[in-house]
Amino acid sequence: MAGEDQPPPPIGADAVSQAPQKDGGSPGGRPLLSVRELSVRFRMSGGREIAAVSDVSFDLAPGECLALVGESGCGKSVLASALLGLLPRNAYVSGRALLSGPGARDALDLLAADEATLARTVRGRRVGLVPQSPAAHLTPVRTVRSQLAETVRELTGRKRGELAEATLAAAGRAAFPADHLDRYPHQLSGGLAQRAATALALVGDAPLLLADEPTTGLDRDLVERTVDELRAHTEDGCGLLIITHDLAAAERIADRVAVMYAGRVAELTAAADFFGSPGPRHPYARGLLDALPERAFAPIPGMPPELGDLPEGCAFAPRCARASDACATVPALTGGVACHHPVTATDTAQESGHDIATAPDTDGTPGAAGPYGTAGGDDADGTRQPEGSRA
Ligand SMILES: Nc1ncnc2c1ncn2[C@@H]1O[C@H](COP(=O)(O)OP(=O)(O)OP(=O)(O)O)[C@@H](O)[C@H]1O
Ligand code: NI
Repeated sequence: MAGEDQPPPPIGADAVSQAPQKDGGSPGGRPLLSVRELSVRFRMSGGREIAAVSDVSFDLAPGECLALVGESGCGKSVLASALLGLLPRNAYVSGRALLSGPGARDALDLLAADEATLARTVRGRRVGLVPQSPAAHLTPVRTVRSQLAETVRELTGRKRGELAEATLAAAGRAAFPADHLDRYPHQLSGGLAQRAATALALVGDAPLLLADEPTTGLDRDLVERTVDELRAHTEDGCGLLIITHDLAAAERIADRVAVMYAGRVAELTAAADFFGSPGPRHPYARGLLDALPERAFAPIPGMPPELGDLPEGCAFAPRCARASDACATVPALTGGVACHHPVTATDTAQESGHDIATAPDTDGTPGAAGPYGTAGGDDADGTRQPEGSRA
């Protein structure tokens, strides 16, 4: 997808590698973050291994917001922690996560960087993090004002005379009320602690922001305000990876959606297609959306598998109505979906009782070449051509 005068993306050009280009983006340019085959294994006592993240690949373009969604325990936070070198010692990480910089020489493989580099130049400066448990990340014995002021001084180099005002402005970006700045973390509600953590993460104006459940504990209007502020962060070309259970928040701000299941990306697609038409193509992703009260309100039967005891093949197969013998092998992410039997336009039409005369005859079997099938269903960027426009 690289433009003619641009170098190709550093690692492959495939379904994981491109975002819809928006104003301020760099059409066909280098991704800001290029993750390839990221896997994390936790080695436990007794030789047990937990496959928390498996073969995850995606790109994030400058100015893009990618929402990472999936049930509790599917590996979202571990993935974010791996990118920042924040995993415990029993975690074994493989793969690559190339973070681009202003110059070619500034590119850095986050997974290979040493602790000193991550601490001095990456965390807060090149990659901001809104942690999932803000209360645990705030220093308990210092007020929010003092923590925020120190972060502002460290990351922006503001002088003493400007610090008070800059601290106030930093709090305001995350809707943290000024009259609560002199409180200690234990005096904050969950939602306020969340906003304090968001304010801290935004200070450095890092080119990449990882936000892990940044809206937990917030009321709907604050959810919207918070995600809008995070989204605003991308207007200057910053990238935002938001991890969330809040699909409405994801729909509001994301350009693309990555659905994780049991440590793997099940689907990676344009948000407009995912939340609108044709909808998710992976049966799990579709189930996730259908479980919403405002949709079918139908939960996915069964439970996610233990990551320490994954079945062979597709981990979703035991819960999947579409599963067949083919699912004994792990499906690759092809055309944005990792499924041997992705949901097709025909299926969707049948479900809704419509007839679609224009759709090719697809049956969802591997290699089916329908508009939403595995072969030729997507352009490499996960965006879709209008029906009938494809050869
Ligand atoms: N330090 C650790 N040691 C062993 N296993 C771990 C460790 N941290 C996480 N895990 C396991 O890795 C898996 C993924 O955890 P993770 O926190 O990434 O889930 P998640 O998708 O963020 O869930 P949630 O939505 O609840 O935050 C889980 O099975 C979890 O138990
Ligand atoms: Ni998490």
